[in-house]
Amino acid sequence: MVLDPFYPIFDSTNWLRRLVPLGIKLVQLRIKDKSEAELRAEIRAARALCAAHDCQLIVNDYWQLALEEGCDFIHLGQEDLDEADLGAIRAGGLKLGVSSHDEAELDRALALKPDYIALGPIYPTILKKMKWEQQGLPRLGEWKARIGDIPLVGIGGMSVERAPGVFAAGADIVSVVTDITLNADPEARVREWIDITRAHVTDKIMA
Ligand SMILES: Cc1ncc(COP(=O)(O)OP(=O)(O)O)c(N)n1
Ligand SMILES: Cc1nc(C(=O)O)sc1CCOP(=O)(O)O
Ligand SMILES: [Mg+2]
Repeated sequence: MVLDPFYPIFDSTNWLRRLVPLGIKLVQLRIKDKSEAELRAEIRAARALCAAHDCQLIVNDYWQLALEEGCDFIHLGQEDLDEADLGAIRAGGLKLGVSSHDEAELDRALALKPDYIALGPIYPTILKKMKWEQQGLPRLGEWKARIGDIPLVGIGGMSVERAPGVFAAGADIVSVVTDITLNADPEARVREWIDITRAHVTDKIMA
């Protein structure tokens, strides 16, 4: 399975309704602080919407709800892994993306044979408080050398302008939040992201 190089993250299905139809092919639903009933409704709606638009949905954190709602891909961070039943996740056929921020976390992620590994924050992020300093671009090259064919996601402080350098440094996929959600024109920004990431795919094929 080849994952699209543009991987936006949104905190509601309303965002997905607005932006997925523009041509997003890989998206994460990352919701915090909602009731189980609300989460379930969001995940259910997001699944239907993504199916209608041939977009791969990745559910953050809530692997049990993802399984129950018939989703097929989740993202878990290192703290989520402490609590997760990986046997049940695998038995349920869920594909898995895992966060990493240092070598020990990378080793742990690799042992799980995940479907992608994320490294962040590459640049400073304003989305959430993190204990990690910015990793910088060279770290992406180090990670790519370690993980080989597993897709590498760069996340944290991403922008359209930074994306080419992030790919050149070793990322296969760029994941982004506030460059879109805080933009004055999120639709136009998504179109710019799609253009720049499609150009990257074309360049790769021609190389
Ligand atoms: C693509 C991607 N990379 C990293 C994260 C962060 O996951 P995590 O560390 O579990 O933190 P939360 O996002 O759950 O706050 C991610 N969600 N997606
Ligand atoms: C959710 C998340 N995880 C990160 C990590 O490094 O694991 S950075 C991040 C936030 C990304 O948001 P923005 O594109 O607005 O910086
Ligand atoms: Mg998490």
